[in-house]
This record gives sequence, C-alpha cells and structure tokens, in this order.
Amino acid sequence: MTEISVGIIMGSQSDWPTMKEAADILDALGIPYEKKIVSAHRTPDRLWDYGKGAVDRGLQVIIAGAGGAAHLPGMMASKTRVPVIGVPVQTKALSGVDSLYSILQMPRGFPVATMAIGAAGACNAGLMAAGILALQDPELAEKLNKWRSDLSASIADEPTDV
Ligand SMILES: Nc1c(C(=O)O)ncn1[C@@H]1O[C@H](COP(=O)(O)O)[C@@H](O)[C@H]1O
Repeated sequence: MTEISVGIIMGSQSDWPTMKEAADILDALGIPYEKKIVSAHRTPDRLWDYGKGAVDRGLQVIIAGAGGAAHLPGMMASKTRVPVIGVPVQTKALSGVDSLYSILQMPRGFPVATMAIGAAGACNAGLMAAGILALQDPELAEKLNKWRSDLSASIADEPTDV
C-alpha cells in the first residue's frame, strides 16, 4: 500500500496527543495516511477544500477528531461521501460528553461513525479504518488479524497485585 488512503484531521493542535493514537495504529499496520489541522469554526475554507477534494485525491476513510462544539466530523461528512469516523476529544469543562453528543447526533442522511471519547476512541478509529480498508486488501487483512490475536494473547488469565 503506497497511496494515502486515510486522512486524519483534527480541530486543533491540542487534539494531536489524542489523535496520535489513531496514527500509531495506522503506522503499526503500514497504512499510509496524512494528518492535518482542519477546523469547521476556525478554518472553514480549509474544511471546504479538504472535503471537496477528498474523493479525487483517493481518500477512502477520514478520521476526524474534535472537542467541545465538535462540528468538524459532521461538517466533513456533509461535504464528502468518503466515510467519516468521528473521535470525540476529551474536554476539561464537560469531560468530552459535549464532544460526543456533538458528533453522534447527526441528522438523517449524513452519518458519522462515532467512537468512544478520548484516546481509546482514537485508537479504535484507526482500527475501524483498517477494517474498512482490509475488506479489499488481503495483505492488510492478515496484518489486522495478527494485531487482534496478539492483543488477545497479551491479556493475562488472572489479575495480579500492582
Ligand atoms: N471542535 C473544534 C472545531 C470544529 O469542530 O471545527 N475546531 C476546533 N475545535 C476544538 O476546540 C478545542 C480547543 O481548541 P484549542 O486547544 O486550540 O483552543 C479542540 O478540542 C478542537 O478540536
């Protein structure tokens, strides 16, 4: 796989520590991606251009993370038919429930596949993107199967005192 097939976008630089979890998964599975700061609120023209060009540039999945009034994933889903996976970034004021509800409650017709709040959600967004791409890519499917069975094998039978 050489072409960039996944776009990771986020509303702010401050989202990167969370969104890096998605990037780490894509790195581990050898999936080429790009990462960009795109904000519906602060850089609406950038959002528009990104969404407009997504299909022609060959993107197959967009992972979009934002916090608070998290309109980025939904607005991106409005602008392109490329599937959008939304990551609600955890916030200080409302613990990310604000982000979650902003991303989850899309009107009929423009879905966003919404993950859990925070780092686990971003990690799962990477895995969800991999699962979508693996449908058409047997080599990637093998890698993803191995990643999943390695994780299962790493889980201890019994808890230990820490
Ligand atoms: N929710 C959005 C959007 C958007 O949805 O377009 N743009 C920025 N933001 C969010 O604002 C939070 C605070 O951003 P700063 O840390 O830059 O103040 C971030 O979590 C970002 O995703």
